[in-house]
Amino acid sequence: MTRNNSSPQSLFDKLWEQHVAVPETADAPAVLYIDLHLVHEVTSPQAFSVLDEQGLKVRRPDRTIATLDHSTPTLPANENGDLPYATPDAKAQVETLIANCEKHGIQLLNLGDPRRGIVHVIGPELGLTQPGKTIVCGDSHTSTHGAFGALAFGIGTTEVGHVLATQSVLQRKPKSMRVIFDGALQEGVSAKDMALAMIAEIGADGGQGYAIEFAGEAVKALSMEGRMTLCNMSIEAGARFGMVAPDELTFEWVKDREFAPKGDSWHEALMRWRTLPTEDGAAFDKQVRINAGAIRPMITYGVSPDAAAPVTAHAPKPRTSAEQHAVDYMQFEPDQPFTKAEVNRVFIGSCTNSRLSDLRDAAAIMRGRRVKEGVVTLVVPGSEAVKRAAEAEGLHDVFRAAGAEWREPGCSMCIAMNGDAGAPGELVVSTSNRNFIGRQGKGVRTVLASPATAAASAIEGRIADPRPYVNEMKESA
Ligand SMILES: CC(C)[C@H](C(=O)O)[C@@H](O)C(=O)O
Ligand code: SF4
Repeated sequence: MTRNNSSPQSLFDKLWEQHVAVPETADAPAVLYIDLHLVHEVTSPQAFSVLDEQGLKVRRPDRTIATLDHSTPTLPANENGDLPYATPDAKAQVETLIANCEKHGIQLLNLGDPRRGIVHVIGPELGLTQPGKTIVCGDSHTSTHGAFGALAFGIGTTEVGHVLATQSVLQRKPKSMRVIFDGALQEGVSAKDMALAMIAEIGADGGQGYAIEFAGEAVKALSMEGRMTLCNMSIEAGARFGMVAPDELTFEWVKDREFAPKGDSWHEALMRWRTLPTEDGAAFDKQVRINAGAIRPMITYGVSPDAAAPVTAHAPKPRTSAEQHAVDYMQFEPDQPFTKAEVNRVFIGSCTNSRLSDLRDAAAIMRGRRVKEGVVTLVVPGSEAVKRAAEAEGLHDVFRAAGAEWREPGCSMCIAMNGDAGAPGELVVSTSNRNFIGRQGKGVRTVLASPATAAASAIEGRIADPRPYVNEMKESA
């Protein structure tokens, strides 16, 4: 493709341009080359079947890697070594992926592999996720990997088959949006709160048709884990792509990981990666500015992630029939302070908030305290590596001493496909990303929040502001 070399380019423009194999026309989308294809057990069986029916091979098994996460139990195997699968289907999905990977020579992070975990946790952890790459997965939260300055997006099952066969996807270039977070976050406020505040501001479809670049002082100041949390939730604003320009923090994070470039290749990669960030004056189709300093710990009170408000706020009056429907389901009466709502269950986990820093945030609040009697609290690390790291610091002991359950890695109650679910009518404070009706179990009312807010809520047995806990820690430090 030709372009005027003098016009400043955005990170997104560069990533796109570097991967177009065949340019887009009025009649046809562009063909994008894919550097990394991540696979899990839910969206791949059909794709492999199509491949087999057509007698096709996986084009680049070396650029494909699979993990088991959605359907895997988080309780250990029984004395016969049998895992407590929720359903025969869950077990079949796992077995099918194992068989497909074997057949096609794809590396699988199988049960028992010390590197297994949620697909969006293991990619970065293993250094597979790198700046400048195109990364796809049959999973909507693939935008997570954009935190490294990658062009990462979710694809459907048909496209999974297409990528397996051709290592490319057909895509029209989306419009570009920059979301700038000015200023610094307050104590007790995290990337999750930034994500929820943004979605509340632009709406659950505000990013539809856009690729979002997150920028500004508060984004620069985030850890890589925080950037992943933010990019993870782009799709909850309707944007399939979310990204952050890579910087020294990014490079430091990737360095020396299993699949990171080594030696001379590392230095070459660094040179390339340093050219990626958006140039001054690059054009965006839309720009949104958010004052990060004004963001409070956020919770959701509806059945869509944009029904989000500060934890200290009161439930709004419904204005539309959809909002009335949400009120009927969630049972937050208009004007009721959210912090009066009783909590039945707490879930700390998911590809949004199951990394070491998330678990540290939760443990800091739970340390030396007890979960409110009757509040079932599940802490589910995002990967085997997170689990080991957390245990090495004794976080599992903190959670257990507080009365929470420490589980095996996986998606767990984020989507309740593995049997971890709430009971009908229960109010669940969850660090995951979707509060859709029934997502965490039939009739379950989901309140999305940060790990700190979830931990504080577990302690108090009602929706709680984490800031008093955080302030107390600061004072006693
Ligand atoms: C199962 C999978 C297709 C789904 C997704 O695409 O996101 C799941 O991960 C989710 O979070 O809803
Ligand atoms: S943790 Fe939740 S959002 Fe993430 S991939 Fe699993 S089911 Fe999807």
